[in-house]
Amino acid sequence: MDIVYLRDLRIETVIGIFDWERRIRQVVSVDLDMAADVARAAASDDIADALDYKAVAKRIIAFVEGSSFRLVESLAEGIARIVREEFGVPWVRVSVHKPGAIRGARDVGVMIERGVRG
Ligand SMILES: Nc1nc2c(c(=O)[nH]1)N=C([C@H](O)[C@@H](O)CO)CN2
Repeated sequence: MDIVYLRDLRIETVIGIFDWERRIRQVVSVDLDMAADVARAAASDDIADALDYKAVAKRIIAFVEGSSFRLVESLAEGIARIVREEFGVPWVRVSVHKPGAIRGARDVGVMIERGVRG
């Protein structure tokens, strides 16, 4: 199976377990790896045959901007569900990064895989 991917999609949202985090918006960064058979799109050279990463990005931005989860785990699960159910992706890896959340670390977050890669 081939992969269509997105890297470092930065989105502002309410995220975090602490009271101060419920009152502000923070930047999260999302990476997606989506299983897709790209052979048909490659042969036709037509976006209609492709998993449109711009359409995916637009939907994920809307979802994340409108969400207010406490845990990055919950946010990642919601993103995985949308990618699979709305875009027909059989397998997805979702990483949600929360840059600067921990002093001394560039980045913390979670990576989940859902579905069957094939
Ligand atoms: N496994 C997780 N651990 C922590 C999370 C999280 O979402 N998942 N969140 C926090 C805080 O919100 C942190 O990001 C801010 O200090 C701590 N641990």
